[in-house]
Amino acid sequence: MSAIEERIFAAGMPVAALMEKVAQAIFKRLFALYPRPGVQRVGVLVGPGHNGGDALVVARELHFAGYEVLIYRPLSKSKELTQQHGEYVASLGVKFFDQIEPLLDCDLIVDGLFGFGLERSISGEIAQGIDRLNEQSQSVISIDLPSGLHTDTGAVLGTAIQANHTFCLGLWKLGLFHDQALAYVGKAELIDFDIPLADIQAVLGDRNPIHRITSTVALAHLPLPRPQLTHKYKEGHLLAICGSQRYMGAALLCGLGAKASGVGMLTIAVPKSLKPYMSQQLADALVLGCPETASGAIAQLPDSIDLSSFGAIACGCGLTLDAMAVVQAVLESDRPLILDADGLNALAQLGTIPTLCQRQAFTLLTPHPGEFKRLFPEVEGEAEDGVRAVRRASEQSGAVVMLKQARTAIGYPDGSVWINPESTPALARGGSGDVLTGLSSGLIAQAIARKIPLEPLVQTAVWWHAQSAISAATVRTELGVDAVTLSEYLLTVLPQFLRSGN
Ligand SMILES: NC(=O)C1=CN([C@@H]2O[C@H](COP(=O)(O)OP(=O)(O)OC[C@H]3O[C@@H](n4cnc5c(N)ncnc54)[C@H](O)[C@@H]3O)[C@@H](O)[C@H]2O)[C@@H](O)CC1
Ligand SMILES: [K+]
Repeated sequence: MSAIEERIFAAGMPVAALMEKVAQAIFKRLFALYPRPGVQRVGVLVGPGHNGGDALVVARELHFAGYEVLIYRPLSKSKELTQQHGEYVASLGVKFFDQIEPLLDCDLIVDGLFGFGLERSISGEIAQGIDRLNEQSQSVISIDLPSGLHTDTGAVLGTAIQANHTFCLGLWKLGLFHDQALAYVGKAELIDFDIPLADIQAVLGDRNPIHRITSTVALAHLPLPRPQLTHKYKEGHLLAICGSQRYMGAALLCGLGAKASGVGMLTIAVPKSLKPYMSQQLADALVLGCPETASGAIAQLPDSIDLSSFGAIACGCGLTLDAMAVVQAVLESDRPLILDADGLNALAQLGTIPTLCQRQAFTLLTPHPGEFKRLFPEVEGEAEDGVRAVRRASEQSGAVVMLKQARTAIGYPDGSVWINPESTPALARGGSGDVLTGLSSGLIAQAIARKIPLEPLVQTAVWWHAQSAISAATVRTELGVDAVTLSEYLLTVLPQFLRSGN
């Protein structure tokens, strides 16, 4: 962002003019969201840099619009432009304080303490002021990012403002999409200020590698509409290897996810004692009963099976590690493979990187953070930077790596990373991962049959899964989104987006 900004300034845009333009856009949005007289007193937090400068321009406009404005400016020294705006705002009679207390009972707080220039931990009186403010209940709007968050990693440097709303300026700051930032960001919104595309390209080049999964992106890759002239095998054939006597439900949930994907043909391989149960629950799937171990896991695939007859294979939901031999067999096959749960744990035991280096075909791994650590113990920094971690894991292994967390990130072997910005804690529930595995695998099987690229379907699956949960939660609350319900909402949510043209 600073490099892009430098180019804009070098081309002749005055710094003050850009600040004015940005801050006017912020003010407009604020004014629309928090009109008078519902909101009367606005506290504005002003830091020493240009984030503080933005805040002062907003303060000035709020003052002229008739709000009562109080300013907290803890540091008296500031950048020149910020200083000038401060002098003018003070000349209008707006009150400045170096303590937070007078602002605590304001109706609304605008946070312009620090933006992307925060370079060290916040400490001392400013940190105490932020903590006091976080105990209050009024709405807080952060300019660019909540003060205290690292712009790239979202790490909390000392302490940070807990905002209800973050107006991110110009381009999304990566830190806002990290799990550790979620408790601080609130609702994030981009404030556009016409950054020339040429400047973005000049700085980021073709490596512009981090993307957000939007509804437009996700829907563009759905294998819809179907051609008139088709048949079931042309719409994908998925083999899902899953389940054990211990984890019967996981197999069913994977099947329900696959079914919702619309895959033309679904074959489910389960331990033979589960076959009657699965056949009854999933009338439309072909259920294969496999020889089983004494513990009730799949011992091996049936001798009659020909793996090459399937478009893709999903393996892992509810398997247990006793099914190790099966995981090894599918890893050795030349079929596109989606591994989850114990499929991942088995892979970790076999040695992730050396095993995957033997594979030529597409592989998707769908770990949660615990499984991720077992798979890629050598990728450091996972805790504070999931984006970097999935990128490295994917580059090293050649697999597509979907790290399931509050904001799921997908790493691709070419170094690109896709983040799903919208999700819900309703998904923090046993079984939702099995549904996602089935859904992703079913979509991938269809893409293979259609000969369309597989990789984008992973984004589609993550988005679709999250949107179903959001939709289910609005009807049933976050407590009402069990995995079976989630699988049912997969199909009700889609028409809403398709109808609205996203
Ligand atoms: N991206 C853009 O193109 C634009 C950016 N603008 C704003 O400019 C901001 C960036 O401005 P700056 O680069 O001036 O940076 P900031 O406003 O984020 O703050 C940097 C200042 O804070 C001080 N500082 C850093 N860490 C500190 C700490 N822990 N304790 C005390 N002081 C600390 C630094 O010494 C420096 O003076 C953006 O976040 C945005 O709000 C807008 O004004 C205009 C357009
Ligand atoms: K801020």
